[in-house]
Amino acid sequence: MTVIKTPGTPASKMDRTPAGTPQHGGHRAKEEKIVVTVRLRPLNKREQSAKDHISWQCLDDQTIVYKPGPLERIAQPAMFTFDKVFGPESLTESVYEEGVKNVALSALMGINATIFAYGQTSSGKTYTMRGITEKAVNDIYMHILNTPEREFRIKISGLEIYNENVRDLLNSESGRNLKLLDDPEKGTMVEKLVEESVSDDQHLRKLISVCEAQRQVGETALNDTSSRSHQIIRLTIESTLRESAECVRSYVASLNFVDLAGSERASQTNADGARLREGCHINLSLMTLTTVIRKLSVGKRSGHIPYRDSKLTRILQHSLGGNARTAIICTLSPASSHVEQTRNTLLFATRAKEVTNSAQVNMVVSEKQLVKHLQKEVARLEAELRTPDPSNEKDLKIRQMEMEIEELRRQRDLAKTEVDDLRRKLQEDQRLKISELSSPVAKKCLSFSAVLSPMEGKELGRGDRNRNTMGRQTMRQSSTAPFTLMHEIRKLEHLQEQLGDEANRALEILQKEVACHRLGNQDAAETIAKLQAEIREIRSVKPAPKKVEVSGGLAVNKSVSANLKDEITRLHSQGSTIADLEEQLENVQKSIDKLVMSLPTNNDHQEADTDSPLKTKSQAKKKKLLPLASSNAANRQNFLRSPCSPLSATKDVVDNDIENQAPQYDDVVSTETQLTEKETPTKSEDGGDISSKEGTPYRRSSSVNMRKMQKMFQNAAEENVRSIKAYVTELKERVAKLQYQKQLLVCQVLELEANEAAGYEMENEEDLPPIQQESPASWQAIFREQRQQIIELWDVCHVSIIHRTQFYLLFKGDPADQIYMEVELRRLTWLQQHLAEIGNASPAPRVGNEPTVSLSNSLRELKREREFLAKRLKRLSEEEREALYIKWEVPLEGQQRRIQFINKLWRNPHDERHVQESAEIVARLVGLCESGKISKEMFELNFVLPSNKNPWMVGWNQITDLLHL
Ligand SMILES: Nc1ncnc2c1ncn2[C@@H]1O[C@H](COP(=O)(O)OP(=O)(O)OP(=O)(O)O)[C@@H](O)[C@H]1O
Repeated sequence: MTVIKTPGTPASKMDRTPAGTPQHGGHRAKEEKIVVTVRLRPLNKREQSAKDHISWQCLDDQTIVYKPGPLERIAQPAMFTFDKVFGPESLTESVYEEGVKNVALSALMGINATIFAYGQTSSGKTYTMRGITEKAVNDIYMHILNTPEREFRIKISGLEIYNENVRDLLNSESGRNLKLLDDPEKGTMVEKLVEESVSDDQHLRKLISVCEAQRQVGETALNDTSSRSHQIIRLTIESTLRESAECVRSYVASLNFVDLAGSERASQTNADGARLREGCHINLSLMTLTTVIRKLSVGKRSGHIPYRDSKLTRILQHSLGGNARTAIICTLSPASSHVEQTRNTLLFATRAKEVTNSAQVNMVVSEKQLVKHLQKEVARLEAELRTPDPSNEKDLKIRQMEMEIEELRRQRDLAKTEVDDLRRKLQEDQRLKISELSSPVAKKCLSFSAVLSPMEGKELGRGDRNRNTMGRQTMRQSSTAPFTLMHEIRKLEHLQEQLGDEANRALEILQKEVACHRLGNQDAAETIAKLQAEIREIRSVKPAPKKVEVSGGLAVNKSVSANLKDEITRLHSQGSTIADLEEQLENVQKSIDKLVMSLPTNNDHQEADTDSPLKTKSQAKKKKLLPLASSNAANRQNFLRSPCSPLSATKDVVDNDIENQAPQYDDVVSTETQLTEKETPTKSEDGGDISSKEGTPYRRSSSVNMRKMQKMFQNAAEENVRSIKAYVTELKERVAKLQYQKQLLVCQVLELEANEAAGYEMENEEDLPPIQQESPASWQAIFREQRQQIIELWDVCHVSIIHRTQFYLLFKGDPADQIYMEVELRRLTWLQQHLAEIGNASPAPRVGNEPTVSLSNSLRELKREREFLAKRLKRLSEEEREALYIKWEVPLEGQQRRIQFINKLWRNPHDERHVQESAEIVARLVGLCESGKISKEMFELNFVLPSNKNPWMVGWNQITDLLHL
């Protein structure tokens, strides 16, 4: 059965996907008003001979206006506006191009389209539609020609509705009244309607002319060849992309050319008989069309739309407010005798303007095509199954690639073996050379690739990893030019020199203080004597003379690396100098402590002096004038925090200090000085016993208010001694820092040596960037890696958790932290290696006061530290402690809660949160948070452990020993 479908239901299975125009790239329905154009023909011969005059005029291309006669009064609308208005001179080509072409060609893109001609009889409908159809056919074939990528299939069917009967114009045998069928999916179809496939444009033209020839035409009073039926010529255009053999979806759309029968009045056409009957039917169907349009014009939801009231509206249902783009050409006669009809046509056109259609792109999957495609695919698969083709291109490619992969794997393994061999050989050579050049102990410290004794699997595994990292660091650092290292060493030496000067200045002040206090008791005198001896000793410590001048730019030469050994030797002696200095300072500090203890305290005199305004005043002044006084925090900061500042800055402060004492205590000091020069420390001027009833050794002549002066003097002296003590501590810290930096440099020098001995090229190394020029991003990455290694090493080496805490909280990735990170990592790596080597063997005998490095010692120290921290937990409130116990899952009942809790801290080096929280708790317990600003430079000396001086420093002292530094 061949049927013609409504525009929305072509001969295929509909794809119900909502669609848009292809130009918009989508498939959504597009709402669009019917395009309405008006064509006014010229007066025809009949009208001219009847002396009709022209009653309508086109004002512009959108407006037509009624031209009344001279005495005529207008009661009806006289002006109409449309999408396009074509005057009597316009050509059909213009009507097509400007009025309907866009709509007609939508069918090529899968959008249904309908073009109507509506108007009274003889107004030019057939005349216009013929021209339009012809132009459209031309354009369609032009488009096909210009779109070779698509394959087009065009079919044509033609029918007429004559006296409400549907006739097939392409098949006169099909009967005079074809039935309309309603399909719920496909809409209205015409039974038995022939749908001819079109081979080309000529064929199409021919078939169109067949349709026209078959159409009912009759002579009326107005038109010799009046069309007495509604004619619908339908083209079904389907197109598929040629390239895609897999594509089974096509555009499909109908293009209807509708030439309606003329609306007429029987009186006008003088119809009777057959013509009258025709006219009645024509008018009936046109009336239904008008009703449908009117109803649609006020909105689709305005109630029932009587499509089914006529065959014309049934068949064209989709073109009227449905899935189609529609253009209506209303043809008009300009004759005054047809004004009424023309006006009706214009009113119809006006309503039609308001009708909205919802066109969408129709994509179809042709069942036939689909089946064909599937059959082809099945056949291909079956063939493949039956005979797996060895020459199959894909299989061949896969096999080829597999072979290539295999070959690449083989080459990679070969290269890896070669690299391993080379590396092994290199390491062996390096080890041999180092053993020749360095002492055996130094080798032990720096040869990170040495194999550890299999002490503990855990430690060994980490050791390997750390050694690898250290190996990489060594390579990186070995790129530092020897010159840079030597430059650094010189800078350090310079600082040491400054430090020595400052220490001497401090001691001078101290000496003056001591001189002022000679009148103290025997103990004090002894202490002072001892102190003076120590001062003399310290003064004898001088920094080593410079061997190489740095300032002025050292000429870099290739032999510079050869001097590194000399450098190390020199640094060894420097190290002992610094160590001496440190020891001397330590002794001085002890002596000062003793001195301070021996001095009578302020409290001893406080009661007697509470009413003394002089004391308060003098104290106030003293505070103001003594930059070294501990209470003068600002000045002290300036003084102490400038270890690397130019000497002059410190000198000023020291000078001020000396000057400050003079004006305030001018009289007193001069008196005292005179006295002290004359008298022994144990006797008063008047020969009075020092154990007088006042109980003070400072009793003086009653001619002066000696007591008050003594007190003032004593207060000032005590304050100064304390300041000096603090300063000496500061000096110690600086010495430690220098030591710290020096250790790193020594390591670098030794590594350089080792690398040089291993045959690395050093000639161009001065071009390489200095060690501390990592980019911020790469430094951050290195920092994170190093910190994690350090945390893991702390755990492995059982390092003090207070040290871990302080280090962790102080060094957070600042570029200036590099030196500390490097040193810590080296120290820990050495420690780990050392612990692995000695295992649980009995530790070597203690050297001096230094703790011996051993696993058991480390564990013991750590245990003591945890006990100390457990005691410190008392600092927290009961509630705080309980909250911590709950959080750290320590049973609330039980005797050992505190130690249990402390034992949980710093246990998991791999859990970042655990580490952070452990650090925060320990910091709180030892008061790191309270101090607020801990200087990184003072890092190693700022915390005090319960018993041991610096147990965490274990490792450096040993390294120093081993290096004979
Ligand atoms: N724009 C025009 N320019 C010149 N001649 C025209 C024009 N329009 C129509 N005519 C002529 O007017 C006559 C009637 O035209 P046509 O047959 O096309 O009218 P119709 O509206 O189709 O009439 P009917 O409804 O009776 O079939 C024809 O001879 C046609 O050539």
